[in-house]
Amino acid sequence: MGQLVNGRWRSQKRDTGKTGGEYVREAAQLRNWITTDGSPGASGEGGFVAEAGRYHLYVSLACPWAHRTLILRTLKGLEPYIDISVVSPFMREHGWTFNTEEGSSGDPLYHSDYLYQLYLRNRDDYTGRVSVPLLWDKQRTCVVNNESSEIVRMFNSAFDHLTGNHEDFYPEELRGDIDATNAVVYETVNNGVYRAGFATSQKAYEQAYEALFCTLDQLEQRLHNNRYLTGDRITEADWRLFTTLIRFDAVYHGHFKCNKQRLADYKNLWGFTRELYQWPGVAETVNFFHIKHHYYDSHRNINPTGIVPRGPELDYAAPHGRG
Ligand SMILES: N[C@@H](CCC(=O)N[C@@H](CS)C(=O)NCC(=O)O)C(=O)O
Repeated sequence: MGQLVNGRWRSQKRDTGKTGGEYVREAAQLRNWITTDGSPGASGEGGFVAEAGRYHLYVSLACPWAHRTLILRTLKGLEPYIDISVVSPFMREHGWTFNTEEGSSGDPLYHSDYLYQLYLRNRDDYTGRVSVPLLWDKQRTCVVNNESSEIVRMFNSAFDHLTGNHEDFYPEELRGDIDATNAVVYETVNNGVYRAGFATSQKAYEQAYEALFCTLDQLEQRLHNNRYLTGDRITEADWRLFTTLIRFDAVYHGHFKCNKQRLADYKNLWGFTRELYQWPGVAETVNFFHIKHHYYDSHRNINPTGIVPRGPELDYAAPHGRG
């Protein structure tokens, strides 16, 4: 665990002292957009034209934020256009590594040992967190973006003219509903499990826990009436929820103390999770070895022995019954 400060790697513990034991996630800093014609996107600079083979995506298979980008890459048929590298599941004093003996694919572009070296290649005096996903431009040798919600949006449309895949996971007419759903799901579920797990005061933990299960109850009801979160059509909002749900019983329930009930105890959320898991191409993006070993081994402040639980035994491939 650590971060870059003025271009130097500093190994340090997460500091929740100033926030009363509450975990506060820092905003991502590198926010350029790939666009069809290279015009600037919603933030950052222009010049990042959608082209085959130009961009590289660095991910962790453990990370729910990186997982969103991997799923959109699959659903939008971007595999031949954007290649990927996977970091080791074990995040220790040097942060994410490319240790191939531990399950990383290595860094084929620069043979880096650590992910922070890519952040320094982009900017040698960088100060900030060194996180995945990281979208890299091989042509300009710089980072395009390190914010998953924006990478997902780029993948949804910027390459359509090349791939011929026009499936839209952020359709115009549903944007209001998708944005509103994302806001609640981000705050109380996606980031909510981290706020519960990384809290260092009882109060902060309980607040996160209550908010999380309150939202899960509401979503359970919503999925009773609708097949997907915003109706009968699957959207970005569903995929953003899915990456947390698929990790829920394996990690968040135990490791992050989100244990009011298991996901498998919710009829609709559990069926929904299985349906999305079984979506063509999606199961291949889910890696429970990386998921379980990352959390239980890397967060030694929460799990000092690093022992990774064997269970739970759940069948994500069982019929989902959502038809
Ligand atoms: N806002 C970022 C958050 C990404 C993030 O926090 N990734 C985690 C892995 S799950 C990470 O790399 N953390 C390392 C760190 O913050 O030092 C996004 O959604 O892309």
